[in-house]
Amino acid sequence: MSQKQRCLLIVEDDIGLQSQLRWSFEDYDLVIAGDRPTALALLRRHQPAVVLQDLGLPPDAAGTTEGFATIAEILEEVPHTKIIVVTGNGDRDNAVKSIGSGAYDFCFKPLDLEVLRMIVDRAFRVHELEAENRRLRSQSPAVFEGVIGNSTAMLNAYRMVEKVSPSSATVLLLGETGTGKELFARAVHRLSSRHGGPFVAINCAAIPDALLEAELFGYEKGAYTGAHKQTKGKIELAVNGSLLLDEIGDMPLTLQAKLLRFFEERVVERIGGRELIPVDVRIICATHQDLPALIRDGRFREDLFYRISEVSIRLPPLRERAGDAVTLARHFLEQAASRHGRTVRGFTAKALKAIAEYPWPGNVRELENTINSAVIMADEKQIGLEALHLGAVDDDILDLQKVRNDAEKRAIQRALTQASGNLSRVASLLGISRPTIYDLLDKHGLKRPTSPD
Ligand SMILES: Nc1ncnc2c1ncn2[C@@H]1O[C@H](COP(=O)(O)OP(=O)(O)OP(=O)(O)O)[C@@H](O)[C@H]1O
Repeated sequence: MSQKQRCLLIVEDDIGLQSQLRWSFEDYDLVIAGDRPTALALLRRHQPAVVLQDLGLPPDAAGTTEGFATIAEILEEVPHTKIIVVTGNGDRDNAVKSIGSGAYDFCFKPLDLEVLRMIVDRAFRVHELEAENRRLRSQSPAVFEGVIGNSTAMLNAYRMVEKVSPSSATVLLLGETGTGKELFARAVHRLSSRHGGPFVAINCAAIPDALLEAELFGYEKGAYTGAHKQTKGKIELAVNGSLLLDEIGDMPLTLQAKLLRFFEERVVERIGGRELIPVDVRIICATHQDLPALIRDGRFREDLFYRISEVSIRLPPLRERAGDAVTLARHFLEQAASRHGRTVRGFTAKALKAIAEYPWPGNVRELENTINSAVIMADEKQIGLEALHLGAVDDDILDLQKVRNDAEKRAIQRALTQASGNLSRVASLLGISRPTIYDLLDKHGLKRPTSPD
């Protein structure tokens, strides 16, 4: 979207500041108000995505009551509006209070216009992303049911699913364990013309090789010991619907050949049967494995790979979905609290920081389990860092600066010992100059050796 299409409302009573801002944001579609009633009238008429608002507005230009009332009314009228509050230099209390009242960000006077332009630009981008997400959800409310996440990576995945689902293409969902492949497979099914038919899933890794063929293709009565009655396989059960072949990378080679035949001829032959039964099924495959690597190792058929990957959608791991871990954690907390009848209200700031920074190797499933057990075990109203049991992650490790400093200090101490206090040798061991050594010794409060060289 070009700046000219981006409507920015400035609420500022100071005429001098008004013209400074008008000049700075002339490339935007700008509307300016000097007080609350005008601001609200312009809000209704222009629906600006972003509002830049002074806290001191008439009739309380020296206070903040009018400013806070304006924030409240704007958000009541159009809740998605991003309000950036402008407040007096160092007035941290009101800045924090305005965020608590729902403002998006704040900046202090005197204004650094370059920084302000960045904040405004980011507010527009966040607003646009959120609007896009709402659009996707409102168009198809049930399609992405249960799928949480507003990160750009997830929005891309939603778009791919939207595009590919109505076609009959075979979709391959790739992603680490717990990234939501099954949820997305269900979304593909719901968005397709087959949504009235069944959605059937089979996990190829969870069923012993010997049974997998029978599970997939079915068997006739008496086909083998224990085959007491004719039984349809999952492929037949999914007729007129979709079949998810989960963990397709774990399918044995012999069965891969039979599956390939199914793809080519679209018929199934039950074990022990003579009849070729035509079936109309859309296949969706999923795996956490690197299929090209399996092909190189001779463990996956290349021809089958091309059949199943007409369209591949990669679901990003949680660590690549900026902001999603916290959103999901809040969602799972609410869900678990209501399921277990607990009155847990939220997370402490440290817990939220840890959730955002932990790499979540088990992805959403691991996060869901972690929050679930924290809610069940919680004694407090808020879930703290300790309740999450995130192993190696503690507060210190989350502070990258501290980690770097500690590592630097340890390296200098080791070099000092190795070089017996000879600073020229210390410098050469660490690959830095002698003056830098002096700076680092002072920085870390280390004593300078008494006989330096
Ligand atoms: N984006 C999401 N929003 C909400 N819940 C999610 C999301 N992604 C995954 N989940 C939840 O996480 C759990 C794991 O998801 P799912 O089974 O779809 O993952 P998967 O990638 O198929 O995992 P695996 O490869 O281990 O089978 C489920 O309980 C699912 O509901």
